[in-house]
Amino acid sequence: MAGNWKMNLNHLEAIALVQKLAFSLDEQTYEKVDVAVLPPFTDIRSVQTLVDGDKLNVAYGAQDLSAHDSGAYTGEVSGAFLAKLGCTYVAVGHSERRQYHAESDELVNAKVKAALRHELTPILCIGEVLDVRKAGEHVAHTLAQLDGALKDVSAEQAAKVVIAYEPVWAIGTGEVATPDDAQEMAAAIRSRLGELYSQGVAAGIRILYGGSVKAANVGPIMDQADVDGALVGGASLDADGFAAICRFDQS
Ligand SMILES: O=C(CO)COP(=O)(O)O
Repeated sequence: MAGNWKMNLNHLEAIALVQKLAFSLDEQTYEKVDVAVLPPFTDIRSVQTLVDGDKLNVAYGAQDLSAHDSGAYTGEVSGAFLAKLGCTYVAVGHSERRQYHAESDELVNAKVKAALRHELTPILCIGEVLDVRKAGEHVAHTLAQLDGALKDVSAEQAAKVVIAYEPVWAIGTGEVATPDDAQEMAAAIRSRLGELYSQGVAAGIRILYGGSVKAANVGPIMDQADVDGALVGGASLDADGFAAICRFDQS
């Protein structure tokens, strides 16, 4: 269960949220669920200090990284720096990056490789806009994004990637995909991973659903055979709400 905070919460607010979140989660939940937060870059050092100091069971990561490791790339953040800060995860190819920063499948592919180079787990985001779904092209479109993002990524590396299916029409709209929609795409993604790599690799890759997930709707989504978790935006900004999402099987 990963919380993508997007451009919300400064470093002081980050500390308060992670403290409260960790306090709200119990051993039973940690045994079943990997819990992660993806704060803005400027919060990560503070989150690291808190998580290390209090030995919290919450992993953390970033929302993006550079395709490059260092050099004259003003404003970019290297995967090497994120690894040094103890990040476990980094989101790659989020639809807001694709939409507002014109990130192509080629760039997303380079960023997946950059993350893997620095032993970060990429959370690779893919998914279709509403027009594509209305045209019935959502599976082909999303699988093409998957193929592009994983070009020249070996089976050994792919085994470390987390895939997040996030239909763009369900992000921040309150319009959650039905559990059947989530399962249809998660199954298609797993099947394509099986073709690209092997059934064994495909079975082990974690596939998340993202788009208007909250405590009230997470249960039936998590019941789907091929959905292993959720990438949560708005509802992860509230510690109690996100904790309830993380306890999906106990609520
Ligand atoms: O984009 C998302 C997570 O990356 C989903 O956002 P919401 O949960 O706010 O719809």
